[in-house]
Amino acid sequence: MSQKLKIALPKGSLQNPTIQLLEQAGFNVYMSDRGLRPNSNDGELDIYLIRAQEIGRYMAEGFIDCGITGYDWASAHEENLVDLAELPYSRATVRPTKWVLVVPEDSPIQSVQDLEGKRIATEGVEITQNYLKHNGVNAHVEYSWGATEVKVPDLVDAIVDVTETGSSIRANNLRIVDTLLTSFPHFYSSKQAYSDEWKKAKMDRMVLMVKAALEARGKVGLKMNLPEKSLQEVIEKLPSLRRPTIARLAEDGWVAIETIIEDKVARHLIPDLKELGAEGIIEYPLTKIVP
Ligand SMILES: Nc1ncnc2c1ncn2[C@@H]1O[C@H](COP(=O)(O)OP(=O)(O)OP(=O)(O)O)[C@@H](O)[C@H]1O
Ligand SMILES: O=P(O)(O)OC[C@H]1O[C@H](OP(=O)(O)OP(=O)(O)O)[C@H](O)[C@@H]1O
Ligand SMILES: [Mg+2]
Repeated sequence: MSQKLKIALPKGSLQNPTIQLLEQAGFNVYMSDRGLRPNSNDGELDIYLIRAQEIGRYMAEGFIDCGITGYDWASAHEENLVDLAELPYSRATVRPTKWVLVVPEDSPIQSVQDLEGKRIATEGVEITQNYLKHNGVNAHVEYSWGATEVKVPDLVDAIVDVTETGSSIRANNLRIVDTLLTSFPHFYSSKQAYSDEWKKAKMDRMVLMVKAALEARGKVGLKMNLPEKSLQEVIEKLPSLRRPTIARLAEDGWVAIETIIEDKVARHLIPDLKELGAEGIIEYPLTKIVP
């Protein structure tokens, strides 16, 4: 019987961006309506959609071989996990998730010390309790089932919530007092699974492809032909991620250049290159970069 790798993907905020990333990496995950055991184009994967908060525990207990979930939730199980890679993607941006202490704009609370004896609501009770302990503050922490922003100031004095773009905080006229934790998703393995030669190799190859997909985001390839006399000036202009590849052309006095640039500089750079005499400039999309 062929071997299978049990992999958990996060159901919730990270679900769509995670499935998009896997697809870019070459692993197509086929979701069915409300189904939590998606199929994929890789018959060696056994996929489970599990809440991000629980993936760490099921890996630590050895029920799941590996998974992608937020550092914020998995770090509590660190000693039983192998952290294979930080994956810098988020729900809507490339910014990490932040767990922040938040109060209404006009609240008298200015620092963690002002929380002494106060009431705090959060989905991250343990994260909040650790933070208060670290700061030597005693406060009442209660679990929130969500829609946490609505609770200040009438139900509690402060909240600890997740923010990415900050739009929920602005929409509810709230103010950040402090950041407790920043978090990106990580690719974790259970220690048990990582000691299995086949599973380790499978995970390492998968991580390589997922990292390569992330590395390619926001970047494009650029190719052009150039009169050799402009070469030095063009090389100085190119914000190359690596040294550009330069090849001699059959026609005397001309070279071909190939390089990788950030896509956002292309619209400034390409007209500059044209002015320096470049011809046959081609910008092309990239889906993987393996450094
Ligand atoms: N707005 C967001 N942007 C980026 N990452 C987020 C965002 N909200 C949550 N995350 C990340 O997704 C994971 C799960 O977050 P969370 O515990 O808030 O559950 P959720 O999937 O958002 O579901 P719920 O609706 O219960 O809040 C965490 O690792 C968190 O860092
Ligand atoms: O800074 P932003 O980009 O606005 O993101 C932050 C929002 O995302 C999360 O909400 P979620 O969608 O998980 O709903 P929830 O309130 O039920 O947790 C979090 O609780 C904030 O409400
Ligand atoms: Mg949430």
